Amino acid sequence: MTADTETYARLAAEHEALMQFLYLAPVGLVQTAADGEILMINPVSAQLLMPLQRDGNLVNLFDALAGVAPELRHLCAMFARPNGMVCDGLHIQLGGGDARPKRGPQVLSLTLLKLDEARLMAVLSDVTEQVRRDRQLRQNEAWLGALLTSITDYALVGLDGTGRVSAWNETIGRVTGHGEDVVGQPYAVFYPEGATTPHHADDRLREADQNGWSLDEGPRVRADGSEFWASAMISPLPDRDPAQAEPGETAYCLVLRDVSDKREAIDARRKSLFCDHLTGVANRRAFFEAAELELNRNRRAPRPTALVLVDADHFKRINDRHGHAGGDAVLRHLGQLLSATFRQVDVVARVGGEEFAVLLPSSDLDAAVAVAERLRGLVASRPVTYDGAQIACTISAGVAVCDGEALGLNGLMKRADQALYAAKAAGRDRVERWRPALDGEVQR
Ligand SMILES: Nc1nc2c(ncn2[C@@H]2O[C@H](COP(=O)(O)OP(=O)(O)OP(=O)(O)O)[C@@H](O)[C@H]2O)c(=O)[nH]1
Repeated sequence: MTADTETYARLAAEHEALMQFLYLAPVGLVQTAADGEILMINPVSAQLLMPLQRDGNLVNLFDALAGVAPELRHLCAMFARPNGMVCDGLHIQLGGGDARPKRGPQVLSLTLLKLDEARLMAVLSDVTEQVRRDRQLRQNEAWLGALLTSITDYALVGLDGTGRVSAWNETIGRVTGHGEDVVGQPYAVFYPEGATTPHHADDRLREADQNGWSLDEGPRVRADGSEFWASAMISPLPDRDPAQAEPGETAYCLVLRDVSDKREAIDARRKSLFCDHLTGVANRRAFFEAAELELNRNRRAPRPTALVLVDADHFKRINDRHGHAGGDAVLRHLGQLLSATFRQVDVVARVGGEEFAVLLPSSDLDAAVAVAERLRGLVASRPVTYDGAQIACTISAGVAVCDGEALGLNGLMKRADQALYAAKAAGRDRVERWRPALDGEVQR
């Protein structure tokens, strides 16, 4: 054997061993070209990705994941370095949780490496169980934080059985600036306008009844109107039955902590997990988690919850005319208009390439249609300026409501989608509400 044939045989054996390793690796591995075209895929990846591709034809990784990780193509396009990590452990939520009520929705973790200008390597794994445990851990961490807090940065507020402040003390004054006049007011007085609804406030009390405590985090407002970022824990007093408490008699304890200084760290972590990279609104995972939670609450205390699905019209034409970057500018613009139009308590998310979803708690069909209509008008009247050009854009929207029915998130999504389809079919730049006649119509 010559030295050359020996080297060749050794390289061939190494290559074979590497292929064997890729093939048998316990995680999903996909090698693609720069445009996402699949060059090599191992069985674990095929198993994870196949359900996403309706025709079972796995040709392009970006296309296969377009419906659930629309930002991927953009992330790669933005990655300027010749090689390196494009994203590390990006969580991709598949569908809602309805189909798997006990286990929750399936979540994949994706790490994408740029090997060189022509090749990418994706590492995929199923992290559903880990995500469920993380969520539990986050709650526990926040709870411990509330217990271990220093003694000067919290307000200790007594609430009666209906959630009204039952007495004033110094800690309330120190953290919120409220005086005795706060007594008798619903605890929503500590929330900025639009950050809660009476139903939500009530839910927190019911959650505390059931679990022994209820914790959330978000903006709060002081008596002078200034806002701060707070962690708030409500727990029922141990020997008191809130339903039997007299009005004004303390039945719950609310611990309100000013955590404004930690907000940056909290925000950064949340952003990396729950934010759509391109538009800054919530991503699919955040949307489905929040929607599941809201519809579960809805089951316990029925009230209307509306869903608006928004889709940019003829978006392909915008891309064709102004390039992908022009299309991205339009998507960012839409994200801003959506965030500015809906309430803080509404969940605005990008759930597909040019598709957004908004969940409106405690909102009936008419109210949701009115806001969607306002958004439609705004978008139509405000073209995007990009690279010296004005890009006109319109949207279509479908609106549905879950009001005391056992619809589930998938059922609600389906109805909103049928209404959106009707809006597209009726000529676009329209808002359509779901009606029974649309049932059975094709879903897009
Ligand atoms: N710029 C940009 N385009 C995207 C992104 N995600 C998906 N798209 C594009 O969005 C377009 C969606 O096109 P279609 O689903 O055919 O729909 P449409 O052209 O908007 O037409 P209608 O929805 O029927 O009004 C495709 O061309 C996708 O490539 C993205 O993140 N950025």
